[in-house]
Amino acid sequence: MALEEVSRRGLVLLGCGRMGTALLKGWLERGLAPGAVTVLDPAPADWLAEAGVRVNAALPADPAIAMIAVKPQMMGDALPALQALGNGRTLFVSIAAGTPIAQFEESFGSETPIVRSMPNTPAAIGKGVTAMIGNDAARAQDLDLAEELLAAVGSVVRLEREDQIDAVTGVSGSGPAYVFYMIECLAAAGEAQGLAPDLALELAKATVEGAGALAAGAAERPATLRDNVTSPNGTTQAGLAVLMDEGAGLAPLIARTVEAATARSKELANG
Ligand SMILES: NC(=O)c1ccc[n+]([C@@H]2O[C@H](COP(=O)([O-])OP(=O)(O)OC[C@H]3O[C@@H](n4cnc5c(N)ncnc54)[C@H](O)[C@@H]3O)[C@@H](O)[C@H]2O)c1
Ligand code: PRO
Repeated sequence: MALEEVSRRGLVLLGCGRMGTALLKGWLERGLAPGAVTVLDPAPADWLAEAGVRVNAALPADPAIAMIAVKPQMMGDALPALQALGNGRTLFVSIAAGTPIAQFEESFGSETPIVRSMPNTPAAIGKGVTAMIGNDAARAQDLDLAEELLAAVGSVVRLEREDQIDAVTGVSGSGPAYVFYMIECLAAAGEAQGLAPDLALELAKATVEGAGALAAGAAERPATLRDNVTSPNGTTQAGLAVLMDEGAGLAPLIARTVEAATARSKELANG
């Protein structure tokens, strides 16, 4: 329904880099009309025009959505391009890390409905997860529209407070990179144990995919699923003894990883 409304009224995408591309590809594959999309980006990819997307063209008069997908550091230069859409019916949706709603209200006025969100790149294959929160001007139907649009490419959670988004960024916004690194490490470790590189990578990718799908679909908690793999005095127990070491295992490492990403999100917000 959201993609129909957006196909009718239009969507402006400010910045179409890695994350903008992931979202846009997900929406186009799910039925968003390419001609309804206007991308503003000084370095647009060739596939956009080839797919029928309007690139660096005049803004539509009354688009449903103005999506902000530039880096936080580019915000000052980029936002004026959307000025004409402020204080109207257009819903602004930002996916930028570390850019507070207040900064968008300064640019577009506090009467402008604004949703701040944090998606992640698996949105490109419809398996993203996005957390979102609106400003005071965002009405129930604005929040519903943003949620439906983001839900077209994965699951959506609504936050109670804007400051929760820093930790969300540390967990799920950045999280795919941690998992990709886990795959790299698992494959390299397999190679170190004598497997050919291609075989080690295939096993590592399939294992993360399968375990992720199992964890997502199972009624049991991940700890129970872990127990199901672990035979007493078997191979998994030997491996987990290293991974779950209190001082040097994964838990303190992941805690520091998420803490650093969360802290960086807060830092970005403070300029
Ligand atoms: N990549 C991710 O996994 C991810 C996840 C969640 C949120 N985000 C957020 O998405 C935003 C974009 O990140 P990214 O990884 O896609 O970055 P990116 O560098 O890949 O893309 C940014 C795009 O903005 C364009 N751009 C630069 N100046 C511009 C301007 N003045 N007007 C319009 N476009 C301009 C660039 O040409 C580029 O295509 C960031 O704010 C980031 O915090 C990224
Ligand atoms: N990528 C962005 C960054 O690294 C935000 C979350 C994922 O800053």
